[in-house]
Amino acid sequence: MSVTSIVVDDVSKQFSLQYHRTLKKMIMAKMRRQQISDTFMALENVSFEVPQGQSIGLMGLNGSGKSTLLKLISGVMKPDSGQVLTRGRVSGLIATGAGFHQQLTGRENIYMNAAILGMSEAETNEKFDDIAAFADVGRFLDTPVGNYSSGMFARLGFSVAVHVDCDIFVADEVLAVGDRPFKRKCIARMQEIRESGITMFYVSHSAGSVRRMCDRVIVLEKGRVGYDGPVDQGIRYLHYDGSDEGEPDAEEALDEELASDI
Ligand SMILES: Nc1ncnc2c1ncn2[C@@H]1O[C@H](COP(=O)(O)OP(=O)(O)OP(=O)(O)O)[C@@H](O)[C@H]1O
Repeated sequence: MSVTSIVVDDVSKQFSLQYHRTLKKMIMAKMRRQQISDTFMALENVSFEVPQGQSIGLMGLNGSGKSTLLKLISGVMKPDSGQVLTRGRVSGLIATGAGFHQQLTGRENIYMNAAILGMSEAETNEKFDDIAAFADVGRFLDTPVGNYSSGMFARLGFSVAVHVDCDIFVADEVLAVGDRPFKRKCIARMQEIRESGITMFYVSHSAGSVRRMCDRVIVLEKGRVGYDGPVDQGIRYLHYDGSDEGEPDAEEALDEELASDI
């Protein structure tokens, strides 16, 4: 029998939207009896279970709640109601460069980021060369990351995340920033992660990489689960507005090509 890796049970998350940025504007609005804030449901009654080793593609339109759900699974945010249970160590990349310190060098940031992800100094020492080789930022390794390009920043973050021994790997749009050779390397590495029996929770807008890498698709729609099931049907489901039915669009074709030439 398979072991359950992630349980998301009737989870809701609400954010408040502040309409006024300063206290003065807020007081003025209150005096005029205008609304000063509003609440917004980013996730609403979301439930599903993931067996250990399954690879999920989390898809949906911008603002549908994907990143919020990922933050709940990785534990950086708590749900307002319901519960999220995870088994084992969670690693991954939530926002590229999150936890990086601008004034520290790439090398120093690798150590700091690895520590945040739960790696000991000895473990980081052991894996350092692999991490640096994967990030491949060359001589920039010993310069402050504040001077890195956004792609280099992403490479460093991804490189640390994929070298942590974990049971659940979460990744948010990792393939969006890197150049083509790096994307190729990321897909190959994520396939290794998948094959090693680690549960993968992967946010993506690209049908090609989800097809290539996932066993199941969950589609969020305005904070609710709109679809949960096989990959091909999930990708077809995403074309529900009818605007791009039929042939895959150019982006998807490119994406398929990228996924197939790994
Ligand atoms: N801290 C916050 N405070 C207020 N609103 C928030 C906060 N974080 C997210 N939101 C809102 O919650 C909604 C869901 O955001 P989320 O980032 O989870 O969407 P997403 O599906 O990952 O979108 P994208 O595809 O654009 O990355 C959005 O409308 C966003 O503006």
